[in-house]
Amino acid sequence: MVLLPNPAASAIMADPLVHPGDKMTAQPIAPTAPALDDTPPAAWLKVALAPWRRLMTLGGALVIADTVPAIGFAAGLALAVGALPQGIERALPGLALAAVSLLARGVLSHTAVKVNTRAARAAKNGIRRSILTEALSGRLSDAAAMTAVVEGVEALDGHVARFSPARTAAAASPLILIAVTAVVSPFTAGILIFTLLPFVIGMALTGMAAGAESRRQFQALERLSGLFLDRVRALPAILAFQAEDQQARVIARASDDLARRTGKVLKVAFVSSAVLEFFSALAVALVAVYCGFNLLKLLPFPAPEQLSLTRAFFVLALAPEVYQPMRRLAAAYHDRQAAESAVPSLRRLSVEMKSRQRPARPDQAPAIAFQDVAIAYDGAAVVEHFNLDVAPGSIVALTGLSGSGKSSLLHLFMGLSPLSAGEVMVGEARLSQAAELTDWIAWAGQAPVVIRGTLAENIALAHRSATPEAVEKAARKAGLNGALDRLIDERGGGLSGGERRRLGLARAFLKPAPLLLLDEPTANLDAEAEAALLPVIREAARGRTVLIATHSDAVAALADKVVRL
Ligand SMILES: Nc1ncnc2c1ncn2[C@@H]1O[C@H](COP(=O)(O)OP(=O)(O)OP(=O)(O)O)[C@@H](O)[C@H]1O
Repeated sequence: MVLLPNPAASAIMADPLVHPGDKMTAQPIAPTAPALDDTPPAAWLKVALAPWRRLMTLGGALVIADTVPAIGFAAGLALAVGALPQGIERALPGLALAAVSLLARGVLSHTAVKVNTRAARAAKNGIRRSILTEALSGRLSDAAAMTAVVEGVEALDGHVARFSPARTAAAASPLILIAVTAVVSPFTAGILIFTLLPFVIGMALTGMAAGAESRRQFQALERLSGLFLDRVRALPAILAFQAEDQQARVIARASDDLARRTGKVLKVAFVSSAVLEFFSALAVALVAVYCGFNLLKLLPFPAPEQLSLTRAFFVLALAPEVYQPMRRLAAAYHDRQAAESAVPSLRRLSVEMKSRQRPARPDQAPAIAFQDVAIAYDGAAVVEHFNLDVAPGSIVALTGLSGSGKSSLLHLFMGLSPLSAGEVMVGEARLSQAAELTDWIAWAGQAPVVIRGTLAENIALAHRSATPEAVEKAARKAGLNGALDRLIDERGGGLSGGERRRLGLARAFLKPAPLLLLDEPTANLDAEAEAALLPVIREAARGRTVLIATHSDAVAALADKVVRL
C-alpha cells in the first residue's frame, strides 16, 4: 500500500515550478462523464473508460477468438481417437490439427494478455494524469484524494485487464461452443444449457456478496490511509506529547480492520470459486455419463441420438471449454468489485475538478486584484480583509514583520495556502475557481524543492524545454557559479543554503511565465551579493507582473508600490 506520493511527486506539489504541459496532459476524466454524484459505479466506469474502449474491445475479441482453436483442438483429438482403431497413421491428421490448435491458443492468449494489459496501463495513466495535477497542487490533499489517486486508479487495472475481457468472452464464447456442440449432439447442448443456469445464478449470488465485502474493504483502506497520513503530518506533535504508543495502537486497530475485511473478501472469493468449480465439474460429469451410456447403448430412456466415438469424444472435450469463460469471469469478478468500490472516491475527485476552470494562460502580464482576502490555517486567521490592486507589468513589494503573512499571500497562487475568504483576480481568472495557475507562474520560494540529479536538471525543472544555454544563463544570473553538472541529492546535499535559494531564483528567471513571485530573494545574502542581484531581478521583472515578499529595503526600492502588512 502506498500512502504518500513519491518524492518526485512531492517535489511538484511543494514547488509547482514544473510546467504542467511538460509533465502531463491535464484533461478532466472522461470529458463527457456525468457529473452527478449519484451516477451508479458501473455507469461511471463505462463513461470514464470510454477513451480506451476500442483497445478493450480488441482484447475481448481476442479472448473470444480463443474459441476457434479450442474447437479445433477438441475436433483434432476426437478425429485422432476415432481413427486410432484403423492405425496410428490415420490418427496423424487429427493429432496435427490438435497440435496446431494448441499452438494457436498459446499465441492468441499471449496476445490477448498483452493487449488487455496495455489497455489497463493506458486507462490508468490517462485517468491518473487527469487527476494528479489537481491532487498534487494541494487542493485535494486529503487522504481520501491520495488514496483515490494511488489505490483507486490502481483498482481499475484488474477491471480493464481481466474483468472486462472475461465479461465479453463469457457473454459470447459459451454460446458459440454450445451452438457447435448442438450441431454434433443436440442433447449434449441441452445438458450444457441446463447446467449453465445454476452456474450463472451461483455467480450472481456470490458476486453480490463479494461486492459488499469489497466496498467495506476499500473503506477500511481509505480509513487507514487517512489515519496514517494525518499521523505523519502531526508527527512532531505526537513526539512532543509522547503519544507514539497510543497512536501506534490506533493505526494498528485500523490495520487489523483492513486485514479482517481483506480476509472476508478472500473468503467470499474462495467460496464462490468452489461453488463454480462444483457446478462445472457436475456438468462435465453429466456429459461424460450421457456420452458413455449413449455409446454403450445403456441409456435408461430412449436414445435421442446415436453418438459415434468421434462425436462423443468431441462434445466431451468441448464441455469444459463452455465453462472456462464463466470461471475466468468469476475469478475476475472481484476485480470489478474492487474498481466499483473505488468509484465514489474517483467520482468525487472528477466532480471537484469539473467545477474548476482551467483558464488559458495570458500572453501579457496580467493585473492582480486581491479583494477582501483572508487566509486562515486551521481556523487561525493570518491575513484578513486584504485588498490590493497590482497593475499589469508592475512590481509590488510586500513587507512587514515576520509572520505577518507575506509568504502566505504568495502561496495562494500555487494553492499552498488556503483562500479562506474573498477573491484574487488574476487577469480575468478567479483564483478560487481556477483548477491551477502554475503554468502562469515563475516562483522562487524560501526553500526550493530539490530532486536527485544534476544542478542543471534541477534548474530545468522549471522549464523542461529550455536549452542547456538558457539553463546556464539563468544559473549565472542567479549567481550560481560552480559546475552545473554536479550531483545534488534529494535533501539538497551538494548545495549550500545560499546556493539552494539561488537555485530557486534561477528557476524563476528561466521560466517564461507572465507572473513572477519572489519570496525573500535576497535573504541571507551579504550586501555586496544583494547589490549584484538587484539589476538581475529588475531585468527578470520586465514584461511580467511581480510580487516580492521581502524584509530588504534595497529590494523594496525596486518596486513600483510597497505594501506593508
Ligand atoms: N502551512 C501552514 N500551516 C499553519 N500555519 C502556517 C502555515 N504557513 C504559515 N503559517 C503561519 O502563518 C503565519 C504567517 O506565515 P508567513 O510565512 O506567511 O509569514 P511571513 O510574513 O512570510 O513570515 P517571514 O517574513 O518570516 O517569512 C505564521 O504565523 C505561520 O506560522
